[in-house]
Amino acid sequence: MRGVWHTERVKSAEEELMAVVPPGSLMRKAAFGVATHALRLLSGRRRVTLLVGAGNNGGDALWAGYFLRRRGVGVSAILLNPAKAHAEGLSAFRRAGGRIVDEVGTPDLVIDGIVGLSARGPLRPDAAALVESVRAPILAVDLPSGIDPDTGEISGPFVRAHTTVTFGCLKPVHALADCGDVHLVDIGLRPTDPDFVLLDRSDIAWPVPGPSDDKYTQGVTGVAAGSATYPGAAVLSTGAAVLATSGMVRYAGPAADAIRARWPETICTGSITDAGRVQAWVVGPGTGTGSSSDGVLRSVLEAGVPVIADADAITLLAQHPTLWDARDPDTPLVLTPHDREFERLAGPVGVDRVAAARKAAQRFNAVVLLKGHRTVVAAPDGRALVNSATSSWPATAGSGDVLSGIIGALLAGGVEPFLAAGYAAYAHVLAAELAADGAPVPASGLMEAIPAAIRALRRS
Ligand SMILES: NC(=O)C1=CN([C@@H]2O[C@H](COP(=O)(O)OP(=O)(O)OC[C@H]3O[C@@H](n4cnc5c(N)ncnc54)[C@H](OP(=O)(O)O)[C@@H]3O)[C@@H](O)[C@H]2O)[C@@H](O)CC1
Ligand SMILES: Nc1ncnc2c1ncn2[C@@H]1O[C@H](COP(=O)(O)OP(=O)(O)O)[C@@H](O)[C@H]1O
Ligand SMILES: [K+]
Repeated sequence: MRGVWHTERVKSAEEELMAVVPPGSLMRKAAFGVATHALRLLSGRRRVTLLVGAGNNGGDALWAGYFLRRRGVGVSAILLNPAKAHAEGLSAFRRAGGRIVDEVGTPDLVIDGIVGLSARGPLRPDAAALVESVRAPILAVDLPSGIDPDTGEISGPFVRAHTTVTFGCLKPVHALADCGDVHLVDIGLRPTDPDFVLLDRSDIAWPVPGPSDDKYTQGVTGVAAGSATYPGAAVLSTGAAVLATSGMVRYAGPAADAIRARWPETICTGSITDAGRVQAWVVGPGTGTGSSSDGVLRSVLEAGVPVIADADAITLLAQHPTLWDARDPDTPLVLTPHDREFERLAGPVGVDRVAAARKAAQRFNAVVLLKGHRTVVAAPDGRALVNSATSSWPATAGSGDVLSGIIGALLAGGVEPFLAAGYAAYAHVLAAELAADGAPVPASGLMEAIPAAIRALRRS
């Protein structure tokens, strides 16, 4: 699990560290890391241009230019604001034979030191024009200029980084926006209590049956999904649950025939009142928002077991707030909206997806999984994680139905709801990667790759 810290917290951690280390030493460590990665990217080529802004980010770039000069690299620098350029960095750069120029030229590598942690708003016009004139690969210092450090928002021209070299710890931009390959340089910073986390493969503890387990003890997943119009959503959600657990899956609803035909191992009933006991319910995919769906959602919320409410169930909760009354507040609830569903429930997502999910989690006393290329999971106790897709192939119809089934299986298996949502998001991305393998894949293909994804997770 890797931690991510907001810039204000990074700055105060840096200030504490700066008070106890020799002046300038942090910047030189950071810049040495930048130069090391630049040399690796150059692999023998020898022309670098620095884009130097008015703050310490520009200072890092100038010191990196100094180290590169000492390794015989030809380094030029464009100073966006010569009067405010980092004085010591600039004099070291000049001493080492660095040149000040007006145009990017045709270097082998550009180092972006325009703005870092203190960037505010879109790039100013001179910086924006400079960024747009670059044709060479870019190594971003700390973060790609033009992307908001705390939210990943892009509101104008920005640096498309091949590589980002950052210092001390990850900041939100590294989890929420494309920064290319991100490398972390140790400058001695040791912040604690991250603002949110990123899961690694090795963090994921998928439930595994033991010798004394049977089909019931592993947790039975109930799926209340689908309708005459959308039986496919039920097939995908139920199938995902079947493939994500070796326990039992029950299906209750109008798509029972379609489920029996595709998933003979499922115990099917026409309604949830006839379904046997389950340890978690999945509700919502393809149910529609009519009065019968309303009744199903009410029954599921009253059942006293963890619920994952997706798709139409979220719309129903937004349209009929009295449905919340059916819920025992101590019973875990996971909500899995995409942006439009989120807006119905809690208002516009806005630019800070982590803050939006966190606020909604507290408001609804539920785990909120906000879907997207970068999925955010937030718990009512304030925990949050971000899970990035490795491609956009999962952006396909029915893909969210598959996710709901995986979450249901993990909840039934006793995984704590915040982690159930996080593990499921991770496995979903991995299944999509394995199934797509560079070409479009339908949601049913993604679903079929769930066992391969779990196998890969368990091998790591
Ligand atoms: N602290 C440490 O120990 C260490 C810090 N380190 C490094 O310091 C970096 C942080 O440096 P920082 O705080 O000096 O600010 P930084 O991000 O360079 O930008 C400020 C300047 O940018 C300008 N500016 C702002 N917005 C803008 C925009 N939209 N478009 C254009 N310009 C804009 C703004 O201009 P002004 O308003 O003053 O004219 C201001 O002058 C950090 O990311 C890391 O690289 C490392 O060396 C490790 C040790
Ligand atoms: N651009 C994207 N890149 C990667 N994954 C995406 C992207 N857009 C959406 N997803 C993922 O695809 C799924 C879509 O879910 P959803 O919108 O509910 O679709 P559906 O209702 O068709 O099942 C979610 O898991 C979401 O995180
Ligand atoms: K930068």
